[in-house]
Amino acid sequence: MCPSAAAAAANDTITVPTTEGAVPPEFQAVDSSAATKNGAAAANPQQRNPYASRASDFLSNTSNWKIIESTLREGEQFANAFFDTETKMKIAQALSDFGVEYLEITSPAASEQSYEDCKRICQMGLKSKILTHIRCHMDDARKAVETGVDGVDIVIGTSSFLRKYSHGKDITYIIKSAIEVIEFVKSKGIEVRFSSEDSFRSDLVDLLSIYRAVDKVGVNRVGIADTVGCANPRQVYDLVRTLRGVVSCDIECHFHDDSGCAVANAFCALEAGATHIDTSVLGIGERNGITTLGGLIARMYVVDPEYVKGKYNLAMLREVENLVADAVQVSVPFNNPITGFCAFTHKAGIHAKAILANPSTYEILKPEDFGMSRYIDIGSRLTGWNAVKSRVEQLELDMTDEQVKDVTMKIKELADVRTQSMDDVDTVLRVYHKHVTSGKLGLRQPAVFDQLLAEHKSEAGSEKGDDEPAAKKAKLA
Ligand SMILES: CC(=O)SCCNC(=O)CCNC(=O)[C@H](O)C(C)(C)COP(=O)(O)OP(=O)(O)OC[C@H]1O[C@@H](n2cnc3c(N)ncnc32)[C@H](O)[C@@H]1OP(=O)(O)O
Ligand SMILES: O=C(O)CCC(=O)C(=O)O
Ligand SMILES: [Zn+2]
Repeated sequence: MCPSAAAAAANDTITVPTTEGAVPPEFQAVDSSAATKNGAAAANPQQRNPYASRASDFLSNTSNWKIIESTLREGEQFANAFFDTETKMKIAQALSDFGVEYLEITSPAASEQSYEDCKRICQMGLKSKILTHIRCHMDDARKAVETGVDGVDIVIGTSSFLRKYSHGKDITYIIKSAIEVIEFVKSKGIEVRFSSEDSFRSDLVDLLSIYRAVDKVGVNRVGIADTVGCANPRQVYDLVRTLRGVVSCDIECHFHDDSGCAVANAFCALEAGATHIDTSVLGIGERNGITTLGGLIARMYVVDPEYVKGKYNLAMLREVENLVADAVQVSVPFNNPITGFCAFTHKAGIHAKAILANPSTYEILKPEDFGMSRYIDIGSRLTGWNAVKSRVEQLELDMTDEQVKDVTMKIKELADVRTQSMDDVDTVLRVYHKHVTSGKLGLRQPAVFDQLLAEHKSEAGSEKGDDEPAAKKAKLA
């Protein structure tokens, strides 16, 4: 967290207890079969979570999916990434403890150390299954199976771009070599996935012929990859739904974020029947990366909070992100879903009032489910008397609503010049309260209050000396 962000979270905000439900009862997911049986859903449509899949979405897997966590493969392709063995092991351990079902590791064909690291991670005894990612080539496959992985992810480009400029092979060759490599990996008794790189710029007939052929020889999963981040959610839905009708195996999807759709595309893929989604922590990967682990978790929590809470150790998300952020020397973005420093900070008066009454008004995620806290910022010109009243009550100052409204006007006036810290606001509240109670100050006397505040600051400053801000001392008084 950057220093100003940390200061904002620590000093300028009210921490509000996170006990009330972020999802009100009428939006809680219900067992749809039970609802249909007793007619409750029809009688009262608000009885179910509107973000859950509908009974008519018979393809949807939004409550039945797995993560293939590729920080240690796609993430190693991020411009800043260099993971030594120890760092890889720490990341692998943390992701496994978080609960991801699979970890995808860089190809052992990449380098001698990549080969050794892949072996080492396989020996860690992690809960997550270990996969490695290889070209559609027997040499790579032989190395992969030697490492002790639980499965091998095979990829080859199928678009005309990649067929022409990457490997130069035609569809017939691709199918033949895919079958050879798949059969070899299967003969070793481990999982095998076949994926078409650049799927969304590939010819649909080519794609379906390849997928049908590999499904026939018993591949565990086929993969669709939006390698250049060009696909939109509707295209994803259409392609996955079509593929669902063609293959009987699982469907994995991999989305790059070049045009900002990676999380939305992952969601639509699951709605259309995909079973596995590739993620990386903070989305790190080639160029600007792929579906973020945290973003996918946030999206899917909205759909089915109990399912997501049951599978993953959500309170660990921040630790996992900080670990990876440190390893690749980036900051967690301020607007990161769930863990961004302002993800649960409420500022505008209209929001603050409603949040204080019921957090669900402006929150779809419950911060406490992720080990996070909710904050209300009252030191800005956008604050309102209801938020200020909540702080007055926290400080146990006895004021009428009229007085709170009066002092709120003062806070706004000060915040028109600069944002007020929590200490600043507390000083204003305490000075106001002291003088209004003693009768020295009446309502709507800004000039008198300015003078009383200035006197207070100079007294506090001279008592304490110049090394501590007056507001801080006032708070301690
Ligand atoms: C979209 C993705 O992210 S796919 C995953 C990308 N991951 C990686 O590239 C892993 C790291 N890569 C590496 O370490 C190297 O590129 C290696 C070891 C894989 C290959 O290195 P080199 O043999 O030096 O080849 P180079 O990287 O220059 O070119 C790629 C070669 O693989 C071939 N190739 C590319 N994709 C595939 C594929 N999916 N299946 C089979 N062959 C492929 C190319 O035709 C080229 O072959 P060539 O040697 O006949 O020219
Ligand atoms: O193997 C896959 O499915 C994806 C490979 C990849 O990283 C990509 O195509 O962007
Ligand atoms: Zn990728």
